[in-house]
Amino acid sequence: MHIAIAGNIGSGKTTLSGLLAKHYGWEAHYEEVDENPYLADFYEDMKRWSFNLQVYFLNSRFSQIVKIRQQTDKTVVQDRTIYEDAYIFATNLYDMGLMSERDFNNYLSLFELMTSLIQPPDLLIYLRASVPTLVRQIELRGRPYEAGIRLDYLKRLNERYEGWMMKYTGSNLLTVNVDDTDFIKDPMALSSIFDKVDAKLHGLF
Ligand SMILES: Nc1ncnc2c1ncn2[C@@H]1O[C@H](COP(=O)(O)OP(=O)(O)OP(=O)(O)O)[C@@H](O)[C@H]1O
Repeated sequence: MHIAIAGNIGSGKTTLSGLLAKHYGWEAHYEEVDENPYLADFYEDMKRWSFNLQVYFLNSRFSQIVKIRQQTDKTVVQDRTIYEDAYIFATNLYDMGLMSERDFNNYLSLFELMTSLIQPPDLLIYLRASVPTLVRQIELRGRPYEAGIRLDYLKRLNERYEGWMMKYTGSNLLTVNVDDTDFIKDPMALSSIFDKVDAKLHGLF
């Protein structure tokens, strides 16, 4: 089974993936941030590196999904989906004039080919967080290249997330409001997430 966690930068996907994996005995597949050859350059100069970074993420996310679907005996939790790369990040870069039209069209045609070959996750957990919460969590983890992320960039991404979620029909969807659910510090909040996940999973069998 394939469980995926969606959410803006700093919404807590990696942390929740780890907590779910521990609780349910699932395997967590993370984005390898330290191995990403473009991310730091991208944050320095988005226009120059946007296409390179998006193609890198597309490839990495597609490879993850192929592996997940091959491991039929396991449940895997993935932090961030291929759909967010395209519908949230790449589209936003194009809209901001940080990716050219021909690069964006080229990217989208590759994305459409790839997604025609895969299935959406069996359960999608969306972590909804306001910009102040995102900023606080990004500052807490202190990745140097994320220090310059602008508020309007986070705000635009959040708007895209909300639009995407309103139309999402791909699979079972569970939304967690991160602003009022501190699943890191509050065991009751975490256990309430587990209850909701249980209820969703129940419907899948
Ligand atoms: N398609 C993409 N386009 C641009 N930046 C991306 C894309 N996918 C991921 N990133 C960036 O890569 C970095 C690493 O992502 P990572 O999953 O570690 O953290 P995150 O998105 O901040 O998640 P969380 O804090 O919820 O675990 C972040 O700065 C994120 O915004």
